[in-house]
Amino acid sequence: MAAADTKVGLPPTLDSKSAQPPFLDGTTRLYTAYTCPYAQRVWIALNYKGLQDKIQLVPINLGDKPAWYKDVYPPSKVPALEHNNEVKGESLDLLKYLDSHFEGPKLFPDDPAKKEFAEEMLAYAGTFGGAVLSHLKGGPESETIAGFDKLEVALSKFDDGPFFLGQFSAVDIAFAPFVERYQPLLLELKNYDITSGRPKLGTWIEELNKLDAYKQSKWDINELTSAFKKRVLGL
Ligand SMILES: N[C@@H](CCC(=O)N[C@@H](CS)C(=O)NCC(=O)O)C(=O)O
Repeated sequence: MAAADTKVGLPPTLDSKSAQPPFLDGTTRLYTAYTCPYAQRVWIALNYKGLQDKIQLVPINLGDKPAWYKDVYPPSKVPALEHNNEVKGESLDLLKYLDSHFEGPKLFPDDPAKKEFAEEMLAYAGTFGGAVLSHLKGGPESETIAGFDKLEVALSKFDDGPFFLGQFSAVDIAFAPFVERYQPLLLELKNYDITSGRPKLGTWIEELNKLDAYKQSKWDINELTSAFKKRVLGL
């Protein structure tokens, strides 16, 4: 059975043999891949904002991409959002786009101090991912330690909730798909427990896992880590 069919109610993944869905016909579509952490960010956001009926998921098989996809979105990456006769990409930009163009609970705060911290953390998300990846690829453990220590400190900044800005926001969405994958990978490959000595991080993970918006976006973790080991680490 194809991976995409394992979650009831989700649209099947399209591959090189699949016909292109209608394009620029006024429907809003999120071109995605169920296993991609960047695409997962946007999926969490649309779930959180309650846009499941307003934005159609179009999952793409990245290993056997339909030829028409590069005409939809020339960088040929996921996620990409078709909306208002345009197709836009880049997960973090799409979080902002969704928040400003669609209804539903806000992903970005109005409070200036939180706004500023959100930008700082979003700018750090790529560096964080790169640091842990470098360790997983054989680099020093200090990179992973520094990265997760920074998250632990960041989680202490606002005390009106267990999330980075207190309440759930785009910052949690930016980090969650990566922490989800790195936690079991670091444990298995480096015998490194990211929550040991980091109580705030442990609580953050627990609280995330109580949110339907996040739970709906989670894929089989063994499938994710096997794919990561094969594709990224060559294991
Ligand atoms: N910076 C992009 C990264 C997106 C990205 O790299 N997506 C991967 C999948 S996880 C992709 O589509 N790669 C192209 C491919 O596999 O052909 C974002 O944040 O959206």
